[in-house]
Amino acid sequence: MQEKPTRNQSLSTLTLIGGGQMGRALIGGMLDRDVIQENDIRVIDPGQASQAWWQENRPAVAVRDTLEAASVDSDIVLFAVKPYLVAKVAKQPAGFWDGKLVVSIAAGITLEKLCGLVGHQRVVRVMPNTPSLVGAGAAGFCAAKDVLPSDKQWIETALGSVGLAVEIEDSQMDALTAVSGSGPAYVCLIVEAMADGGVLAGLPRDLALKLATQTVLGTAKMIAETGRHPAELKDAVASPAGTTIAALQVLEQNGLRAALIDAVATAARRSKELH
Ligand SMILES: NC(=O)C1=CN([C@@H]2O[C@H](COP(=O)(O)OP(=O)(O)OC[C@H]3O[C@@H](n4cnc5c(N)ncnc54)[C@H](O)[C@@H]3O)[C@@H](O)[C@H]2O)C=CC1
Ligand SMILES: O=C(O)[C@@H]1CCC=N1
Repeated sequence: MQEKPTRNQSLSTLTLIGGGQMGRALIGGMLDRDVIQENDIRVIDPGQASQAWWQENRPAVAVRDTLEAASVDSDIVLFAVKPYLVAKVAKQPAGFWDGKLVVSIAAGITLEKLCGLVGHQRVVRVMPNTPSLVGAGAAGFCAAKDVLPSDKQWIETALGSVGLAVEIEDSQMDALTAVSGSGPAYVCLIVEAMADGGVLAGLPRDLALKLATQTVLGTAKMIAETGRHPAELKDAVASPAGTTIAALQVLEQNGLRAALIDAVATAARRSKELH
């Protein structure tokens, strides 16, 4: 997962359309791992704040306001604008997207819709997540009919360089979005709340946050590396009449488990609404 990938020479230039949070996390992670070079990237983004971020943090990346202000001669185009803007951005003169590998990370925009918008089927739909920035992402992707084996290899290398990459069916994308695409937000909420509890119990804020963060990090690592079921690892923490079982009772009484299941199901439904 963390191995330095070999660079694909035939797919080396990329235009990122929408240089916001997710575009930065994904491209930032790939740049840090040498999958792509700053000089080979162009960002299209009219937002002042985004432009300032790229100029400050990735100064060799060319940034333009609009597609019209740039010559899009790159091998890969990555749509990373909000879902409602994808159709608007993709609407270009006939043949504009021909000869390019088109990749979209927009939630809810299906492969079929993307192919219709760009007028060909060399299209990959990806759902990444923000931990890509630190090389610990989880992404799902699905490819349309005319995606070349070398395109797929590039996608696997690029996503694999910033975390886990799994190929799935387009029909599974809403569910994956709800678990791993949106998931970092749920985990951040849990970490924040655990830290609040620590403060309530008397710890200084920074120490409580550090402990909560490391606990989530360590537990995720333990689940991934031991392959043991989370229920078994949970039971191993809970001593008879101890502190943990008392806390677990409160979490069950307050419906944490049901709330999380419901949250994921609701996010999947919301993703479907964006189709
Ligand atoms: N934030 C996340 O955790 C994830 C987001 N996504 C998807 O990534 C996409 C982008 O989301 P974020 O990065 O969170 O949003 P964002 O709001 O941070 O970034 C969107 C960027 O698009 C720019 N933009 C607006 N109009 C534009 C135009 N006409 N042409 C080019 N750029 C334009 C904005 O200035 C902004 O910088 C969405 O479709 C979202 O569904 C997917 C996975 C995770
Ligand atoms: O909230 C959203 O719609 C996007 C998709 C997954 C994470 N953020």
